[in-house]
Amino acid sequence: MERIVTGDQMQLLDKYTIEEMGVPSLVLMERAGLSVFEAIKKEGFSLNKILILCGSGNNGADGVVLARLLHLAGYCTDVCILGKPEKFTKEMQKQIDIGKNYGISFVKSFHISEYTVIVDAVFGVGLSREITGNLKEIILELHKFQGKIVAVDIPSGICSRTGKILGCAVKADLTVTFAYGKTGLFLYPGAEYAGKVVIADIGIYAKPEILPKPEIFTYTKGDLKEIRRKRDGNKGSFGKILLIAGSKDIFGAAYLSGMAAMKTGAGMLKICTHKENKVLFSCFPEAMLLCYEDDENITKELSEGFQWADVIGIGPGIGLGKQAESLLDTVLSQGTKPLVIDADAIGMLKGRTEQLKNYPNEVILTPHLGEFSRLTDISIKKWKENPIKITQEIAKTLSVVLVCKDARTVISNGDKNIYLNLSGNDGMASAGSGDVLTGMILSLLAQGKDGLKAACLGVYLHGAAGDLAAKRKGRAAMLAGDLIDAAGQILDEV
Ligand SMILES: NC(=O)C1=CN([C@@H]2O[C@H](COP(=O)(O)OP(=O)(O)OC[C@H]3O[C@@H](n4cnc5c(N)ncnc54)[C@H](O)[C@@H]3O)[C@@H](O)[C@H]2O)[C@@H](O)CC1
Ligand SMILES: Nc1ncnc2c1ncn2[C@@H]1O[C@H](COP(=O)(O)OP(=O)(O)O)[C@@H](O)[C@H]1O
Ligand SMILES: [K+]
Repeated sequence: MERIVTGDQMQLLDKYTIEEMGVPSLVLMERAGLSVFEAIKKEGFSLNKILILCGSGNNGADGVVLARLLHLAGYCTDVCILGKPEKFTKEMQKQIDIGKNYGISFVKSFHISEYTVIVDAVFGVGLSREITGNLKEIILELHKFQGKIVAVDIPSGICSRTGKILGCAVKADLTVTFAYGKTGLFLYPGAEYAGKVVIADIGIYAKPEILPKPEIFTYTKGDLKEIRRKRDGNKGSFGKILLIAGSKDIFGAAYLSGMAAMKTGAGMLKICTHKENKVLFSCFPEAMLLCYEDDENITKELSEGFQWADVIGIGPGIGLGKQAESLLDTVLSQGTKPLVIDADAIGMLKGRTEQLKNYPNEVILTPHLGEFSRLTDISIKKWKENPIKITQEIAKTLSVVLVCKDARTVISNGDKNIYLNLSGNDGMASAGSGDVLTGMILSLLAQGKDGLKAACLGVYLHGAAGDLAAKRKGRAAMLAGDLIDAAGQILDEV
């Protein structure tokens, strides 16, 4: 598990390290400059001539440290200070004085074509408004640069909280960020502007209790070790899933969800679907079936299913008709087991939020942003301006684990910890991916994880499977079904 912070949180962590732990600001800065120096060398960029653009704040001061280190190591380096002297922080003034003592080259103007690497140390997490005027022109000119661009902490112009572009932004090949990844480096469009992100330890420390809430975290491959199979387990110990999915003309969603659940380790699966799909399940004999006919009332059979199952899933491909509504009502009124609600079932939740809140067990909702927007009347644009906070607030209001699916999926149970997912790629933006995710989350729930854990691990695994499938098949050609086999391989590897 790794922590991610907003720029505001980072500034508090810097302050705590300096004021409470007693590490001088200049020491942190020296480590910051050194870590960028090392990252640039490691990347193997051509370092014939380097230009460092500095603002007047401490991001600029990091840039001057870097210039000194490069100069001392014998690299031809120019520094151009774009910020006004009257705005220099005391650290920036100090670094300029030190730099002058070491004889580094300060230039007043430059031609970008003379350089092989340009370092952006104009603004860091202190950027507080849109970039305009002369600075904007310079940043836009950098878009034409043919060499490599390295951003210090965050590309100038990217909002460190939302990833939004404030006026204009530097497009970096490499961003060396300090202490923790910043949300703005991972949310789009910031993620595209940051290029490769390297996180450098510079000695930031704060007692956990002073960390401003909500805390944001993400998973990496090692976290999948939590999905461990019991050596002496039997099919009962890996959980029983009742999945209500598919409808008269829709078979694929039920198949993909069910297959994803079984192939990520669930013990038993019963699929409740329309009778017409029965023949199609002949290629999936591992699944048991509970079939209904048009307008048939299967409340009794479903109740028995609720008794049998450890977890319940409803939604993929069930449609929006009367029968689908009645299935959802039966689940909400008679189900007692942990429940995953997806796709069409989310579309029918609008008048049923009280029932949702009263459900006697954990509920996980997995809307994509369109479904989220229709359910909450919050526009996608508004969500994107504050995805962390809005996801947390709605999760709390609805008393659910809310999985807002996007290129960067955000998950919250309304509590202080928010999950931001970094695995996955645009190859997953194709029909059926969401159905696969539902199956994976159900599987992890059935294997005993709580709602938040199952959602976060499931989303991480789903994205990691997407990354492996993209490597095997290519992002354009991969299909939702490819995620299922890839996930199996990933689980086996960890
Ligand atoms: N001692 C510290 O606090 C440390 C700071 N570090 C570096 O310092 C950065 C943060 O430094 P600062 O807080 O000084 O902030 P920045 O250097 O990011 O920029 C702040 C300055 O830019 C001005 N500004 C903001 N938006 C502007 C706009 N649109 N147009 C023109 N001017 C604008 C502000 O008024 C302020 O003067 C971090 O990103 C990191 O690179 C690191 O060296 C670690 C230690
Ligand atoms: N650009 C992307 N990068 C990473 N993941 C993505 C991207 N686009 C879509 N996804 C993921 O793919 C899944 C799509 O789900 P959904 O929209 O419900 O698909 P469907 O309804 O077709 O099954 C989500 O888990 C989402 O996070
Ligand atoms: K920067």
